[in-house]
Amino acid sequence: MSDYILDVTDVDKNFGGLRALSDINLRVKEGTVHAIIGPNGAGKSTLLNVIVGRLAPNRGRVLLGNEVLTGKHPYEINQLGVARVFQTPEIFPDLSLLQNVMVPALAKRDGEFNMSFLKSLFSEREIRAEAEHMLEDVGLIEHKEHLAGSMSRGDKRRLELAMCLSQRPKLFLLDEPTAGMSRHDTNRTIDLLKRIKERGMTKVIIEHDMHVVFSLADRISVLAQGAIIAEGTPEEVRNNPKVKEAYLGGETV
Ligand SMILES: Nc1ncnc2c1ncn2[C@@H]1O[C@H](COP(=O)(O)OP(=O)(O)OP(=O)(O)O)[C@@H](O)[C@H]1O
Repeated sequence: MSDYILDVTDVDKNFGGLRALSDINLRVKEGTVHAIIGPNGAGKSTLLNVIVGRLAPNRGRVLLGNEVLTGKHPYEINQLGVARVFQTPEIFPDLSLLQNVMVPALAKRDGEFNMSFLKSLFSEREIRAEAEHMLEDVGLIEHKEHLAGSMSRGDKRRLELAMCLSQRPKLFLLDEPTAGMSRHDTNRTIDLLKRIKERGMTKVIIEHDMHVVFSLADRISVLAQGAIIAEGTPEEVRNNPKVKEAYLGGETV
């Protein structure tokens, strides 16, 4: 087996006459953090949507380890170990924080085990203890009985992180995890993501905030107009003239 957990090969995605992704090749090593950056409209979210099965590519293939993801439904890809946090947190506003974190773990248990005697091995009590552990990890344990809908935007995003972590994904995809956060909340989230990194969880992160990217990423791919124009370590990317050009008039790298 290759040491790449994610392997995207020759992917194209068209929306009518618009080619949103063109000949994308992306390999991510197990245990690393890989950032995807690029100007607005470059195709970053489209690429993530292709990986998680929300969009079917017109050409190309996506592998998770040796498993082909292309053609599978989003829930099947999730069951195989791919979790994702969205730009707008997808939480259950009318449930408590604790219940929110328990839902994906219960769904995973019920998806994996069809025999009731095995189900009982993974009791609700264990799932609750694990959920409390996750809430502690993201700094929300003291709010565990609060309704998720009543929390601040930054807290909702941390809650969504806890929901994804409770699934123990092989691959964790983060679409602008600090968007709309204050600098204080952004720094707390960076610390949290660094702690997750220490556990060896592979992450692909889309981010506009270069402070976040350079704090976390082992490697960076740069997308511009649907194509990868550069790939390398943060230092290599920072010094790449093509990258500077793609960002001209926009944010500086
Ligand atoms: N469902 C869709 N239908 C038609 N065009 C789309 C669709 N989704 C995205 N596009 C177009 O595809 C291109 C890439 O969009 P995408 O959202 O992937 O870019 P992005 O890099 O994530 O941008 P941003 O940083 O602004 O979120 C854009 O031109 C966008 O308008």
